[in-house]
Amino acid sequence: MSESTAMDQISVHTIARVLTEALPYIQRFSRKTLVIKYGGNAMVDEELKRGFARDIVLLKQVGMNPVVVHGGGPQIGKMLDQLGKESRFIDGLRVTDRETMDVVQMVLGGLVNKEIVSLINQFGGRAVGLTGKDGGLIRAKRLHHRRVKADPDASEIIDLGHVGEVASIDPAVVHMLDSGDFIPVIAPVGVGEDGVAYNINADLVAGKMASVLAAEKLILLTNTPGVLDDAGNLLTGLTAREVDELIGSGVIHGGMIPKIQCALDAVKSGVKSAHIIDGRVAHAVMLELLTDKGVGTLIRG
Ligand SMILES: Nc1ncnc2c1ncn2[C@@H]1O[C@H](COP(=O)(O)OP(=O)(O)O)[C@@H](O)[C@H]1O
Ligand SMILES: CC(=O)N[C@@H](CCC(=O)OP(=O)(O)O)C(=O)O
Repeated sequence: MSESTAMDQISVHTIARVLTEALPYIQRFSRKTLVIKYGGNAMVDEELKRGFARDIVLLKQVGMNPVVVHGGGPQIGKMLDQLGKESRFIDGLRVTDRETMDVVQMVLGGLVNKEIVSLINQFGGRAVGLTGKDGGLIRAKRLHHRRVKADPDASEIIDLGHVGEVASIDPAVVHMLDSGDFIPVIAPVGVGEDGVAYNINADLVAGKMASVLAAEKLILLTNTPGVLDDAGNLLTGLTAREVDELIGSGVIHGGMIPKIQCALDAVKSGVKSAHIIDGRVAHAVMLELLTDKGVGTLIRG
């Protein structure tokens, strides 16, 4: 057999094996809701973004209901920078004055949301972009943030401006899109009772969305291989107790704290599993859902 024929044989077998391996997962997740949070740090290059969009289209095509919640922190930062405005974070949350809120809405609801929608549609999907304002999807209230301090008695409530938390979610518009073969793509902007817009951390929105939709899985795509221990090794599975210990010892810190807490809240409220995975790996979503490999960190209740 010539070398190229042997290679062809190998790749044919590999393709056949991968497709066969995917079958039970396709059957298991068919008609199930999967909430996928696409973090701004995972949107690093055009090829990766296209790969993500193709994965979402494929999942929908084989009968699953992917719901995308996206971030865009670095993209907001870049726009603020261009406008000569400084980004300021407290405990991973952006301090959001009125002007910043306008930029947040422009970047999340405009640029980032429409880029993802457009990519999914280029690959044959039917994505519809939403902010929390559309169809009254995300009702928000002002977040009274308790600053993280080593001494709990010294902790204080601080004002972050137009930063919100989820007060409630009305999933009617998402159900309507799902049943109509559309893919909802949601920007984390909520609306207060007074009609005021609130900037909400995208992990928080994804976690609550997964709970309200009784999702099968919550997948959080970020820029690390998953949760790492103090020696930098990947922790493939974590329970609530282990998470508390890792936060207590400072191994889990910064932006990973709200992320993992949202994942825990989701599994505690009925989502079957939550995964923190590396969005910088090509087709990370498909690898997680359709192969035996399982990538990243699995959070159990
Ligand atoms: N134990 C840990 N394992 C992995 N990442 C951690 C850990 N503790 C803190 N982090 C930080 O959390 C970051 C991910 O959170 P964040 O920057 O908010 O992501 P995203 O923008 O994707 O929501 C990682 O890039 C890393 O710097
Ligand atoms: C309150 C708050 O911090 N909101 C975030 C919303 C975007 C986000 O969460 O984006 P990533 O997932 O890419 O980090 C922000 O303004 O950056």
